[in-house]
Amino acid sequence: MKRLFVHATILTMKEGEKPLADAALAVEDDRIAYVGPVPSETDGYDEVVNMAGRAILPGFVNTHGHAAMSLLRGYADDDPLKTWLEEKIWPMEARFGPEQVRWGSALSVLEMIKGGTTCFLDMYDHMDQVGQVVEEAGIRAVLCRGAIGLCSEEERRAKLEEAVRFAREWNGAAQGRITTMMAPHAPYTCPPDYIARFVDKARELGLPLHTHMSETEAEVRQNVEQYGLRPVEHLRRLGVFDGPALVAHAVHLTPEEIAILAECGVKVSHNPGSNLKLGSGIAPIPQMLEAGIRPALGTDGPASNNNLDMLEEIRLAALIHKGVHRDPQAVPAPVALRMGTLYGAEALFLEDRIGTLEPGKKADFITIDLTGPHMQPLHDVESHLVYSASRDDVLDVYVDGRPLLRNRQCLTLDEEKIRYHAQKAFDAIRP
Ligand SMILES: CSC[C@H]1O[C@@H](n2cnc3c(O)ncnc32)[C@H](O)[C@@H]1O
Ligand SMILES: [Zn+2]
Repeated sequence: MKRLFVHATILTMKEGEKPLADAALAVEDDRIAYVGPVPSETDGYDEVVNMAGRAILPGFVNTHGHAAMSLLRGYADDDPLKTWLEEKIWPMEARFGPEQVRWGSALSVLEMIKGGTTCFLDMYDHMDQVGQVVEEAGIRAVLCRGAIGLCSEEERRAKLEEAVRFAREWNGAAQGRITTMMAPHAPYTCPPDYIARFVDKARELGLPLHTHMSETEAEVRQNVEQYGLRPVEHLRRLGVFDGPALVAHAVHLTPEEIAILAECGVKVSHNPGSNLKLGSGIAPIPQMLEAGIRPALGTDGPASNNNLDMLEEIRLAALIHKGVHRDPQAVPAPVALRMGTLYGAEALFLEDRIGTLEPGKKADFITIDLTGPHMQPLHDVESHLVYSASRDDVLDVYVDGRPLLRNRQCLTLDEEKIRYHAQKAFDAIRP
């Protein structure tokens, strides 16, 4: 299948490259074949689409979340992380079975597609259900069976075995759209020897590690009291940073810890919406950028955000650090956009495949309506996407060259069916 999109404003997201006006994007099967001026000859294409008044850019990459938690959206608000998890979320998650994970994840995947996300990371339980939703939806995903080690040794062993089985079986599934990671939940829920066992398995399987880290001040304090070390040094000594690793949150870091993360090449998923809502704090993103880290963005779960809107995370990332540092240049718009696209691809170790629009890469891209009044006058598309656009402006979503959303209509998932089953799945566990 050969498709040509013409007369678009194209943002390739390649470092230092400015938006291309009146440009064309050619797609052959699942890959990008051409980006540049509109060709004079358009014969030989199965479809030529006029994209005047639209931007084309790489799809957003959501680097941290728990999709099934959409069933708990609004169930527990306005609590700090520890209370939220221990008193509200974990008791409800104990009632979750495969049905809850299936329909909660389907609801989230639908929301993500409609908001322009083409790839997401998910850490949860019953992950076969999430894998099946990804297969059906046509989206790209990095999946990991998260493990909380606050249980018996027998249960810990079972969770680790399950994480290994899942990671082995699903890596490369859905025509390569799914990759996997190994995910001990956090240093405060996994004893050191348990994390070390995840590290060993990750190395054996050749997979990256993913974990929550330094999300709250209380968690850092607890780590020091329990192990005599702050989380960064604790995880470094356990070997987590000796291979590819992605940490979510990284809110409470010292300058020395930032230097360690930079030196070890650790990827960071910045989750501004979730961190604000749980009152966890604001990650030192400008300092990370200064140290050479390229932070990515994540929504975290829909119960702590409470949506999966990557344009909102991009905007938050561009705004909150300006306020905190009283510096309007703290996170400029082009950097915020790359945090939601290219840096996301890097954080998921997928930059060879996605993250920029260039020949040879997978055709994962979105189109955004530039004709709304809030997008006028069109001085600077990057500025408008970050500071003015909303997810309702996302018109089309393509993954592997396949349309998943066209003119805001999802082609792969049945919205009404998902809404019905998600409600039913929640009603079945309602306390
Ligand atoms: C073991 S599956 C994932 C586990 O993580 C929990 N979770 C959701 N949001 C957060 C967060 O912000 N910090 C730490 N843990 C979080 C989720 O409820 C699952 O139990
Ligand atoms: Zn999380």
